[in-house]
Amino acid sequence: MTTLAITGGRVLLPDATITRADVLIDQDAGEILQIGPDLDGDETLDGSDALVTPGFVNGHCHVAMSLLRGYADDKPLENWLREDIWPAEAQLTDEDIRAGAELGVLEMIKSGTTAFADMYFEVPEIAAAVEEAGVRARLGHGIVTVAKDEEEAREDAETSLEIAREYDGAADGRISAAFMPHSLTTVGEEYLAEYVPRAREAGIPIHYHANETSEEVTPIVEERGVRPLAYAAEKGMLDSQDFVAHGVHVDESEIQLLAEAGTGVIHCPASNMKLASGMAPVQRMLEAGVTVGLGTDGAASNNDLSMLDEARDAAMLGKLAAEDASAVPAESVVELVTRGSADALGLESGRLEQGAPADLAVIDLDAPHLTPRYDLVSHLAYAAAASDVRHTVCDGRVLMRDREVLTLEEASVLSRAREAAADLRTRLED
Ligand SMILES: CSC[C@H]1O[C@@H](n2cnc3c(O)ncnc32)[C@H](O)[C@@H]1O
Ligand SMILES: [Zn+2]
Repeated sequence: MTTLAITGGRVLLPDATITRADVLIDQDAGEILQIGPDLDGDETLDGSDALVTPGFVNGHCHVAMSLLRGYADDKPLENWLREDIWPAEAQLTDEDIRAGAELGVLEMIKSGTTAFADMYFEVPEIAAAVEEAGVRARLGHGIVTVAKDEEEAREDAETSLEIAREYDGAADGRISAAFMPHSLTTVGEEYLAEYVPRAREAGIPIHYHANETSEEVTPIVEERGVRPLAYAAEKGMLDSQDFVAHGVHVDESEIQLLAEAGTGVIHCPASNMKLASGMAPVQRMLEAGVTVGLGTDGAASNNDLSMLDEARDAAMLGKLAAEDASAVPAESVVELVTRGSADALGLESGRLEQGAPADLAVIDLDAPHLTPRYDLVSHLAYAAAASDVRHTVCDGRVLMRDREVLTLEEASVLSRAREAAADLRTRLED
């Protein structure tokens, strides 16, 4: 057995307490062996003056959209997608998607994220980036059937099923999969009726955007006479394996449906603020027992992939939404960004305890904005930044040591992304 020890630090435990301890990892099994004093490993990471936390889990992303960061801003969702993003995405090559995915995964590793869920197209390119970088991901091909003829629409839905079957368990189990209709308004009812049961039979979870904007809720209520998540339930899309992105405009009946079904909600506060989509009732969902996690959405609507930023945004926006400063407190957002997202995605990570996956981040505390240190959970929620992450470990493997990413060549990832973006811009201007 090969072991890795993280020594001299403080460790964030599942009950949100922090203890001075070392962490010993079985690198072959990719699991935590022990948390306690004076542990030695074959390899050591310095944890002094640092906090060891579970690796952050980004519950909803379009990682390759990192290539479109700053391409179009300051518009609401519909206009942003239809006027700017979808025309740009129509021009993306497989190489662009690989370059965008590597750029995004690099940013994730540098900010302590060890797992993410991703909806996009050309999934093999994204899977290749995940495999190479050493992170964990639940991947899926996003289906859009509106404005497509039947043949194209079916092909999209078939691809989503095939990709999910092919990639579930890939990269030594670090990749899992889901069936991913884009949303309840962009995928026709006939396709949901046919393909959702097929995904269910194959045991594949379902992930989709839901109740993101009021413009998306109104037509469903008008045409079908039910709220969107009641429609989703009718279509068999609210299961304990499933997770939806956003859940901004959910009413009490939908919160109850989510809680009873055990369907996860991935809250994306930065994207919701930037697109002015609204404020999700996060405190209410938590009180009702809904499994809530956090996600960045794509870097084109955020505009970064830092889960520490997302945690802070979730706390701030959650208080504003509830008009209550005690809502969505520090301890809650730290849980959302770790175990909440992991549970929603059906991953075992998100907790530091014996036998758990060795997915973790080591946060350097030696910084002016982390001084003094009354409460490290408060610092994680409100003050720590992506650049404070010193080491990142996933599945027992060191992905970043002393701020140097070991699995991706940072300079070439950046230059490939810059080149791909410049070429894309030229193509879009022609
Ligand atoms: C069909 S692949 C996924 C699809 O989703 C688009 N997208 C990015 N951000 C959002 C968002 O906040 N709501 C809905 N759709 C979004 C992305 O551009 C891809 O086309
Ligand atoms: Zn999204």
